[in-house]
Amino acid sequence: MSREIIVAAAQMGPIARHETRPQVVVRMLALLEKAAGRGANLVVYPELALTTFFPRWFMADQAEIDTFFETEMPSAEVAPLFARARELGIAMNFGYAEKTVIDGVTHRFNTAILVDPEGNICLKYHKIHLPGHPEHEPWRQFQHLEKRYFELGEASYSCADVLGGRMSLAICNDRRWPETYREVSLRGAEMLLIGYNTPLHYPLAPEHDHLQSFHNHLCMQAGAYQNGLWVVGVGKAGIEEGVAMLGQSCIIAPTGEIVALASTTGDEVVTACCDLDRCQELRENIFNFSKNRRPDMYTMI
Ligand SMILES: C[C@@H](NC(N)=O)C(=O)O
Repeated sequence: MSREIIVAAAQMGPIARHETRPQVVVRMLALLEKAAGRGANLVVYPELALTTFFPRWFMADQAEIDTFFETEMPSAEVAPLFARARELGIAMNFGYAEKTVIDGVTHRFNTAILVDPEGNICLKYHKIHLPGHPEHEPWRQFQHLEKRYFELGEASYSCADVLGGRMSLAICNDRRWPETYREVSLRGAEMLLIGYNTPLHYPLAPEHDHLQSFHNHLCMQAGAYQNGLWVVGVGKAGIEEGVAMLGQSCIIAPTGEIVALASTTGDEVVTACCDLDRCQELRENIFNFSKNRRPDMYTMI
């Protein structure tokens, strides 16, 4: 099998609170068709792709909160996306709010899945770095209540072998942590798929607001280069329910170079031909882990 795959970053513009799952799926299908027209083998959508970024609102009523969660995947509403991707033979990654019962206990996770070209979910990940706060903080322009609505993921990163390569998943805030990239690369990942929802305004340090797009690319480019893997970062962008969200979705080569970049804050597909063998350019040279890495010296981690 060829080690070149065509990857599509399917950025999504704002999703209004009143938009239904079928309406969102229609948009995702349009992005899928566009990606297919460009020969894509893999389509990457944002975090919480099926709804608006609901942690911006405080809700006390669990029934209301649960309207944003999926209890099965694919649900009847998302099934058309799975069916069309399978027909086209395209793998895909997207995020959603997952409500699941394990051993009789209900759990809610911020989840990402990887679906193989045959339509099977071959990798599932529950976000482990949950940003924000658990209680209502009315002084903020908008809330970031991920710590209220989701549990911390219970398992570390893992990988799946798809399209002749080794893929891994992370979600939004995970991309800011160097440990994310190192963990997945030590597990052999050649490509890391990251959906995000990032407001331009950060209430705790508004003096950094103008740096959002810089920090977005800084961490993903550094993560790609320092670990010799492809990184695909895909945002939900634009003014969503009055909140400006970062776009700048991109595909980053193992050299740290951005090879495809969204230029709008709406629904947009950008593609790149990604040769997974390029990971070796880094891993056999400057970042040859087995030869040059010194884990015995990194005693603080
Ligand atoms: C603010 C936070 N958002 C997120 N959805 O995890 C981030 O971009 O780090």
